[in-house]
Amino acid sequence: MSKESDRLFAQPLAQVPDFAFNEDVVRVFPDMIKRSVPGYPTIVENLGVLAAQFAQPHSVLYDLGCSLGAVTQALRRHVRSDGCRVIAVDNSTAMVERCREYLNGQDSMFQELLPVEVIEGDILALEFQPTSVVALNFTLQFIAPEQRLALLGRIRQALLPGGALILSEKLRFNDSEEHALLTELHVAFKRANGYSELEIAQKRSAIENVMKPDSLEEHRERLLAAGFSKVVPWFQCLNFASLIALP
Ligand SMILES: C[S@@+](CC[C@H](N)C(=O)[O-])C[C@H]1O[C@@H](n2cnc3c(N)ncnc32)[C@H](O)[C@@H]1O
Ligand SMILES: O=C(O)C(=O)C[C@]1(C(=O)O)C=C[C@@H](O)C=C1
Repeated sequence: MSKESDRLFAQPLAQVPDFAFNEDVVRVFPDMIKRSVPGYPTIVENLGVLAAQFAQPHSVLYDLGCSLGAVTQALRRHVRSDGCRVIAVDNSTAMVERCREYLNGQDSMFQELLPVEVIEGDILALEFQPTSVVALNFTLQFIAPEQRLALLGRIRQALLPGGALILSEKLRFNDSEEHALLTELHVAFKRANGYSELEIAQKRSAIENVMKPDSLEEHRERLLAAGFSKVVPWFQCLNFASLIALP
């Protein structure tokens, strides 16, 4: 994985462009996401542990919005069910190219890894195969809000009995004091990870038009409306959380 550190927003920009998963972001992405998302390494590793509990033999596991394939690699470390394979999907050409390189590197170092197919495409246009595990790790927040319910409905329809969707997201909070406190604590987390006030402010304006977080209540209601029977939060660190949704 690239060790390059994230300095993308370190210099003052005359106009901050909307955030995009382009070549510049890809180069620094492992550093960016670890320094920006509290609990990210814990979420990714344990996503593998959870997936191993829900994976059904001879089924497909999806990593939707796979970026550089961190979740796919965790699935490969933990899932032991017979005959499973991973389909990893992302619509950023730069991400998909680098993801394939990393996974090929893993292939050449270890034997008996789950087979992986990396697809460059829009998850909104994906024809889902019957699946036992679907991971949406910080991806739904980048999907247009009006498209989210239909996507979750299609995932629910494809899920096999005994399977699960694992959904990780940045949260907003309906209570304004709670929202302000956790937002300020997230800024403190970024500061503690070496980001300057300028970097934090410019990144905030870069993502505000492209990333629209929901509240925990909105997620729960939407997942139930999509046909899931149970929603179980399993992790929260500041304003970032991960949920298990059962079919
Ligand atoms: C925050 S990153 C996900 C991080 C990754 N899952 C991980 O755990 O390291 C969001 C990813 O979703 C992808 N994405 C956003 N909208 C998408 C869409 N409609 N179809 C496919 N991928 C999408 C972006 O290109 C980006 O790589
Ligand atoms: O809220 C932020 O500041 C973030 O940087 C969050 C977030 C995310 O949750 O995906 C946004 C974009 C980058 O991909 C990395 C992290």
